[in-house]
Amino acid sequence: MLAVVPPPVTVRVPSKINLHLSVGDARDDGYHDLTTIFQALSLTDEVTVAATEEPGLEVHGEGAKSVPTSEDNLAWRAVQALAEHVGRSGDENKVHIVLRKGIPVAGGLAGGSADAAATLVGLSALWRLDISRDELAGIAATLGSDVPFALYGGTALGTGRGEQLVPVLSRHVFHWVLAFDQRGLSTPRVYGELDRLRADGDPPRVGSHDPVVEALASGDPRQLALLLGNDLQAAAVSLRPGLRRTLRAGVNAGALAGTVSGSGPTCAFLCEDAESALEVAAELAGAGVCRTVRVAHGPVPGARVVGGEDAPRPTTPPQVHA
Ligand SMILES: C[C@@](CO)(OP(=O)(O)O)[C@H](O)COP(=O)(O)OP(=O)(O)OC[C@H]1O[C@@H](n2ccc(N)nc2=O)[C@H](O)[C@@H]1O
Ligand SMILES: Nc1ncnc2c1ncn2[C@@H]1O[C@H](COP(=O)(O)OP(=O)(O)O)[C@@H](O)[C@H]1O
Repeated sequence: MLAVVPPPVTVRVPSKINLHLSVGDARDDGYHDLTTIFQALSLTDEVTVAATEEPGLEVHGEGAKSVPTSEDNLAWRAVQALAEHVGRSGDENKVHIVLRKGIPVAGGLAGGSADAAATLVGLSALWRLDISRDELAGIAATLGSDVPFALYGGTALGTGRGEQLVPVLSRHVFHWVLAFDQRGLSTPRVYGELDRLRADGDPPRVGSHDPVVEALASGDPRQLALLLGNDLQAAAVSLRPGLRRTLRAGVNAGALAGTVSGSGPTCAFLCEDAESALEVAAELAGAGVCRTVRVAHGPVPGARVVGGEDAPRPTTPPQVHA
């Protein structure tokens, strides 16, 4: 009898920024407890998974050359973790994966985590698994602290390592400009730099996240702009002093406020509306402070099969190159 080969599945998955990131002291396991508010943005990666006789991984797009294609790639780790979880083995797990990256590598926008989440969703469809998103989130948390958020998207409060999530009401759409830096920054290195800065002195700490939750519910970008904050920003700036100039340039270009996203080095600038975001992007692109500029909006949904019933509308953002 002929085996029926299922058609490939493509999943679109958002990047994230941290509107608020409060980092506690280092734990014994090397992680830091944190309180963060994530927002998923329309800057996306696309991941296609296909059943094959010859497993492989192709990477195209933003930063493709610096993405590992070995077993270190988070997409491969997702294949392995899901297969183990559902008890599949050997030939059953042979997949070909194509990553089309829009999210910069090691940019503080959780691109690798996004690809892992997309792979879990894509394989669930390809393998016709009856598995809930909450069950996938349990597997996702073993792959990285930011992976569960990429499954759900939207706006969420993250605690623990960032993997424990509750949704946060966010009214209206917020418009962002993202400034990509020349090179990425390593997340563990930035957390290590924060520990060093805290051992030597008293870098600024963000306050409570409650006002941020209120600003999101109000939908007023001016209110939210006053409250963006990230404990890792001092560490990212310490490792990459040029980010100070980038942050200043975004505000000078007309953004309401700017922040380093996560461990950086991407800077996210909140703008009044879509039109203002395009103006800020154009001016920032000419300021010579970053490699590339993108506009994006949020919140958007988490990893979704493209063309599936719950697929989001295509959200390719206009692109402005520095
Ligand atoms: C900083 C943040 C903010 O959202 O995002 P990025 O800037 O990387 O996108 C996250 O905390 C990054 O999460 P993620 O990139 O998934 O990190 P993981 O793979 O879980 O951990 C990588 C390393 O980061 C450090 N780490 C991560 C999370 C955490 N709560 N405390 C930590 O100290 C640890 O050194 C860990 O070994
Ligand atoms: N699919 C992937 N895409 C990008 N980077 C990946 C991927 N899989 C593994 N990595 C590794 O993860 C590191 C962090 O990448 P990324 O998730 O993009 O950044 P960040 O943690 O700053 O959000 C990269 O330097 C790369 O070596």
